[in-house]
Amino acid sequence: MQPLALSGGDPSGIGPEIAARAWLARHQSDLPGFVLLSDPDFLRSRFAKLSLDVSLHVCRHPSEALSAFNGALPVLPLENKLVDEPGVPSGANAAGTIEAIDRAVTLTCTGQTSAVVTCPIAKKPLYDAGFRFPGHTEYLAHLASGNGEAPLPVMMLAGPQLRTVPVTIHIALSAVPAALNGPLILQTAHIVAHDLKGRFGLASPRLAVAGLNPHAGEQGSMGREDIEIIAPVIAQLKAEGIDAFGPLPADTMFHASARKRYDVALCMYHDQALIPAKTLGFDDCVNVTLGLPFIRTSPDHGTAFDIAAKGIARPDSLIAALKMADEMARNSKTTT
Ligand SMILES: NC(=O)C1=CN([C@@H]2O[C@H](COP(=O)(O)OP(=O)(O)OC[C@H]3O[C@@H](n4cnc5c(N)ncnc54)[C@H](O)[C@@H]3O)[C@@H](O)[C@H]2O)C=CC1
Ligand SMILES: NCC(=O)COP(=O)(O)O
Repeated sequence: MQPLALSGGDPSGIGPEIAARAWLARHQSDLPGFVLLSDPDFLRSRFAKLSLDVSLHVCRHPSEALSAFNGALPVLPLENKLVDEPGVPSGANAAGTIEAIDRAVTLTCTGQTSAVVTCPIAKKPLYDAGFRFPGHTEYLAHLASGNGEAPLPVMMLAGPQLRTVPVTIHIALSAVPAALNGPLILQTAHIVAHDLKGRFGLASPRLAVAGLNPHAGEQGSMGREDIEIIAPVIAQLKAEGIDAFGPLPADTMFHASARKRYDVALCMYHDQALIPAKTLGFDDCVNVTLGLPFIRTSPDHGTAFDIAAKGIARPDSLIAALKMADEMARNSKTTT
């Protein structure tokens, strides 16, 4: 097995701290080995601010990571240097932040690491520096495309109590109705059903599909997308033998007994999916990208600039993301 590739995320956020705290918890959490893509001088500066006693093993090659992991945090140095300004996102760090993602993907696509795990990035500072993708999810699909067509990346929030998928992702709420269409929902459902089988080992995943409107449209009196766009896709999925049902009113599909009926909830927009997932499991929920030719997970939370370098960031969601990536890599090995 190869190590996981962990990109450091926005250096001004809590990425470096949660990476260090995850490594410090490696024994009690039974953590798979990983290599952190970052700038060693920057990490030493941040760890000193946090009074974290973490030795680094600066790797020339990711193959050194697993043997070093027990004694030191393995770091693969970036070409770009990073500045240590906790809580203040800096355009000077944009190139290094993106380099870490790029290299994690390249290492994974060339078999030198087993999966990509990403610490959080803030979108706005990257946009200001010229980054033209809404987030990791869309950027990773671009990287996966080579020179061909980009795959459809599917965001899934996965926790012990609930998995949710937003069909539309990083777009304004006002743009959602126009962006929703049958082929997009169908393609998303196909990817979800395929990857829950191949990467999560579910033989016949059950998909609950949310409506868009209140009460799933109340038979068309509160909006017609549920009847005209979503219901025909569910009929098509059923005809293909996929265990899908809905459209369900979103306000009543996430309580405990409703959740027993499905393995994943297909939601129509970002907050419909992410609010229940993060509310039920902020510390153990994982953001997974489905539909890519490689595995990618991330903690469910963001950069948390408000607590950067304060010593109170919890590594739990990153630990869950590292463990899930490792499990997915092992599942994929047994099914390919
Ligand atoms: N995977 C990614 O790259 C993600 C990036 N983001 C980005 O993060 C930035 C900030 O987003 P927010 O909405 O403020 O969400 P956030 O998750 O960064 O913070 C929300 C609240 O939760 C707290 N929090 C978050 N993670 C924590 C942890 N591990 N331990 C203790 N407390 C924690 C924060 O201090 C804050 O009070 C945005 O620019 C957004 O784009 C947001 C979500 C995921
Ligand atoms: N709200 C989820 C989020 O922003 C994470 O997005 P991504 O960077 O993983 O695409």
